Amino acid sequence: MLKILFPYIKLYQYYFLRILLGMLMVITALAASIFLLSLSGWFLSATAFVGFAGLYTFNYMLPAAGVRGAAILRTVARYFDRLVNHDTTFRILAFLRTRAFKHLLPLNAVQIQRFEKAELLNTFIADIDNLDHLYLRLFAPIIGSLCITFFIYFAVSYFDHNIALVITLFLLVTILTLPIIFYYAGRTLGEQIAEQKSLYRQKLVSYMQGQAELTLFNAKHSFRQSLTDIESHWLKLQTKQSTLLSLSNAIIVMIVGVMTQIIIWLVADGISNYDQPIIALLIFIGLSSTEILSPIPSAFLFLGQVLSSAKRMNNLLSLSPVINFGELSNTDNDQQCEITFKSINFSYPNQPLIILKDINFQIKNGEHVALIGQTGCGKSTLLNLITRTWQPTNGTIMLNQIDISQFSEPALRNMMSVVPQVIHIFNDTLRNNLLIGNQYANDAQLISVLKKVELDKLLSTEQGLNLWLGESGRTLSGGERRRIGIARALLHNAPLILLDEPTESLDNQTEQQILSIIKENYADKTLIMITHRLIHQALFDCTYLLENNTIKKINN
Ligand SMILES: Nc1ncnc2c1ncn2[C@@H]1O[C@H](COP(=O)(O)OP(=O)(O)OP(=O)(O)O)[C@@H](O)[C@H]1O
Repeated sequence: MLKILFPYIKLYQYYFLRILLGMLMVITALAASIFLLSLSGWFLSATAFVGFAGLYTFNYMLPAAGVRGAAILRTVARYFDRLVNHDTTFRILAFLRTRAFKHLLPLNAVQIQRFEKAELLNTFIADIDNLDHLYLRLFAPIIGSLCITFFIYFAVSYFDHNIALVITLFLLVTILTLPIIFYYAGRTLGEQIAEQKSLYRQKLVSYMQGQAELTLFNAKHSFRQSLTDIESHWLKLQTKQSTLLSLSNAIIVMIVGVMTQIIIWLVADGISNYDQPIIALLIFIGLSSTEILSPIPSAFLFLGQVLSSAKRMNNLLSLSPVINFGELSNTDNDQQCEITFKSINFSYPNQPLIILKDINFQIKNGEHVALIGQTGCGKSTLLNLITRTWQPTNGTIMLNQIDISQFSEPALRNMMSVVPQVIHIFNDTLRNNLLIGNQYANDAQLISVLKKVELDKLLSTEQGLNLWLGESGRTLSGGERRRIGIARALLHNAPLILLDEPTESLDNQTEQQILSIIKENYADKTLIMITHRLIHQALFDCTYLLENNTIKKINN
């Protein structure tokens, strides 16, 4: 168990001072609470016993001030306990999310394909959230209650050593045994709840995304029903967990009850010679132990959930990138780009089909190349080898006579602009959607690029560059989306541009416009464009045909 949780416990070293302060607040709040209850008990019984006779002799002020002081201290400590500990937890969670995301980015497509999209979403949201139990619900209450147990021992020993021993023994045995019992009682339930929660989230995402297909195949109702089934199973499991929680509270009340009975017996008349108010004080100390014990079993009840989330996170964090980038960050001629393919072979991992076989060709700097071939022959795959989305099975790709694997990732990204088949538009402003091409571009550059791709009509509204493009660029036509893709590539201004069918499914006029924008703006850059349309060949210096896993040059 510790092995699974260790990576997260290790993170606490970065927040040591905050955790220390948070623990201090937990201990202060608990101590103030016990002090308040026992002092109140003593005060009430002392005033009752002195009666009217003590009206002028009994000092009411001091204990009353003590009670008020303890109440204020408890409230303040509780407030800061919540503030500091929740703030620390949020910081740890934010750190974990950033770390998980940074870890995910360098993984290649095949490693990410292992996870369903919603599974990753679940890991980022629910699993990381579950890990907050670890500190807030587990470590903080356990450490707090152990410290207070020793504090009670020393405080009660001042009056009676036997009673101090009884209270300490009861508290320690409860703190050390109940968690184990409730961990085992709730482990499977916790795991099942985490599993159902993740399954529900995955199904819900599929349900939302697949509305069109589900409606088309008349499967909406049955899919919705399967979602409801998971939900009701999940609710049943949660009910069981709540029952266990109630049981743990009942056991705590019973333990404290038995302990209080023993204390009453020890301080009873004839066995001890205490004043009645002291008797009340000792009994109230015993009763107040409920406060220390009640969070303990519930913490362990949720441990199963925390563990299964931690396992999923560990699974993700244990993946190391298959494609490793080199150290090379700058070259003398990073404003030009010549590409050489040397004996490249490629098959997708775990797939029997050979996609590319012994590919050898060279594209000179500034050359414009059309790449043609039948559907599924491997054209996109070839571009993906240049971007290093995939790694050749063997052979070498060189950029400016340097092996592509020697470039650092930023250096490689700086050398090329890619316009994919599907342009992703983020639910954001026009400005932010363009800045993806070059985060340092100013508004004047963005406007000039929009003019180049003939999208300046988008600037005609009051919002200008702040125009909201909506979910997946709903407000844009197919042609406009492609133009945004080209605008991003223009802003990126790299010496190599890779275009994957940029005019696919566009009408003739838009297609011609887009092609002329590309030709005009990339006149001096190296360009590879995948196309199905042979009429485009005239626009290029040469054409390569990909056929039977190999490539051959066709003169235009
Ligand atoms: N991630 C993948 N895993 C396994 N096989 C894949 C993967 N991506 C593509 N393929 C297969 O590799 C082959 C080449 O695909 P690729 O997308 O490169 O073809 P293409 O020539 O670009 O096709 P199109 O013109 O239709 O875009 C196809 O048979 C395809 O099914």
